[in-house]
Amino acid sequence: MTEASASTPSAPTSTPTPLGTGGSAPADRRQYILTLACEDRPGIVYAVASFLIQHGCNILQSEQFDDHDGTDPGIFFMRVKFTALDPVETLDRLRNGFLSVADSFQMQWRLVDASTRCRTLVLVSKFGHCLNDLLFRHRIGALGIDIPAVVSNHREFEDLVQSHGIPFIHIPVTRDTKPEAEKQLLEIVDREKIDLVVLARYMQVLSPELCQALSGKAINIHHSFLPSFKGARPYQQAHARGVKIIGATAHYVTSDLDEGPIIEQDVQRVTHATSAEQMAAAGRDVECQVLSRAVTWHAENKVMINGTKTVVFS
Ligand SMILES: Nc1nc2c(c(=O)[nH]1)N[C@@H](CN(C=O)c1ccc(C(=O)N[C@@H](CCC(=O)O)C(=O)O)cc1)CN2
Repeated sequence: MTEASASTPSAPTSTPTPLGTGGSAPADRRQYILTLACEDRPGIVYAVASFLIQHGCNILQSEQFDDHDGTDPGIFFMRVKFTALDPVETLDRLRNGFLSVADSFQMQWRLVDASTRCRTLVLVSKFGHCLNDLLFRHRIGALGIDIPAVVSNHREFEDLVQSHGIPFIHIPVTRDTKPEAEKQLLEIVDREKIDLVVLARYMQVLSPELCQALSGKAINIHHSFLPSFKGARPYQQAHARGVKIIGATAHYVTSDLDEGPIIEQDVQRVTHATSAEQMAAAGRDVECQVLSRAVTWHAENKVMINGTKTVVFS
């Protein structure tokens, strides 16, 4: 969206340049993403747009959502992707400049450089299809993330991970060693400056303390269409129930097992003749697709937590 200049010309003096062909934006123009949430009231969009204009910024994408479900005033969510036309407008300068706007609306907000890659730690146990899918998408550059390491409580995928040139860290977990195992996990998160932890079929229940430490930055892929069939064996439960549709759910991890805010879901038809094993086989592809979409959207700052739910911008 380019602001029409105040002085609109009276008569065309020469052949007008078709829209969008007037030369490309300088490639080095940094792009930023602002996400915010606050109590809804008039003037929020005006205040954000005025801030961006004052700092010589150009909005590339803008989306908002007013959640009036049960609260009045509601909660206002917004995501703006913009470019700074003046290189003097650095991330720190924009963040400092936005403080007064944020304070005036008591916003929860994040302002990030759109080119920053999400440092992602992947956890896996004995089922490797989601890990393999993430590693391949990462290798071909289809995921805007970096994977500094993969952690597992088993060694099944050590060779696979190392074949991608990524460190594999084995942390066995038993009932007695779980606190130490989780301490090691948090040390890796801190040491590697991890932005996101992905549970790619990691079959250990994280403690409330670890969930708190990873609040809003740990995504799990659950192999059912939640809220149906929580727990470790959803395909067996689904088969026993005689469902005609199976699915997968990517959600943020909370201490309430399989109850975290849902980011993405998808389904696949099955029949009376589909065995539990065949359901698991059909479900693998759905799990991979759902998880990679959820990770991509999180990495692009398109997901905002709204209580027990999420807002996912396009
Ligand atoms: N605090 C949370 N931890 C985990 C969650 C979560 O939502 N909150 N999701 C799970 C993944 N998961 C289902 O998607 C799941 C994994 C494991 C179990 C379970 O009962 N595990 C047993 C051990 C099972 C085994 O060793 O095979 C256990 O931990 O006692 C249930 C659901 C990941 N963690």
